[in-house]
Amino acid sequence: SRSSMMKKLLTLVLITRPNQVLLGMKKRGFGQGRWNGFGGKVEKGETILEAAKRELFEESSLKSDDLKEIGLIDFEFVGDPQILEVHVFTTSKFEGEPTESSEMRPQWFNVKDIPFDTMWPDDHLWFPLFLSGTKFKGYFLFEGHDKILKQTLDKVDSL
Ligand SMILES: Nc1nc(SCCc2ccccc2)c2[nH]cnc2n1
Repeated sequence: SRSSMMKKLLTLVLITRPNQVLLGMKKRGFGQGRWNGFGGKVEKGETILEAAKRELFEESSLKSDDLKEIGLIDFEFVGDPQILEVHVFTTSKFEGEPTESSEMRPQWFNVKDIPFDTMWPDDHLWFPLFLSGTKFKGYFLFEGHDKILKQTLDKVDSL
C-alpha cells in the first residue's frame, strides 16, 4: 500500500555559469554511463542541504554555500518498493575547480548542447524549468532505466 512505500532521500546539484551547466559522467553504480548533476544519498544525522553540499564536494571538489532548492522529483521503478525522493539544487556561486573523482568525470556543457541522449530520459523535460529558475515538482514511473511509463511535472511556487 502507498502508506508502506519506502522513500529514499537523494540529492542532485546542478552547477551553472553563464550559458553553461556542469555535468559529471557517472563512472560506476546507479546511473553509470550517463551525464548527471552531482549527488547521492542523505546520511543519518545530516540535513538534505548538508548532504547536497557534501556530495558536491566529494564528487566534483566544488564548494558552495549558496545551493538553492529548485526541484523535487519522485522516481519509482516498476517492481521496486523504494521510491527515490530527489531534492534538486542549483547555484552559480561556487569555489574550486571541477575535478574528476572516483564517481564522476566533470565537464562544462553549453546550455544549447546538453547531452540529453546520454542522460536519464526525464531530464530533457525538467532541465528547461531549472535553467529558467522555475521551481518544479515531478513524478516519473520507470520500467527499467530507459522507459518512462507515467509522469507528472508541475511548476510550483514553493517546494
Ligand atoms: N537527473 C536524474 N537523476 C536521477 S538519480 C539522481 C540522484 C542520484 C542518485 C544516485 C547517485 C547520484 C545521484 C534520475 N533517476 C531517474 N531519472 C533521473 N534523472
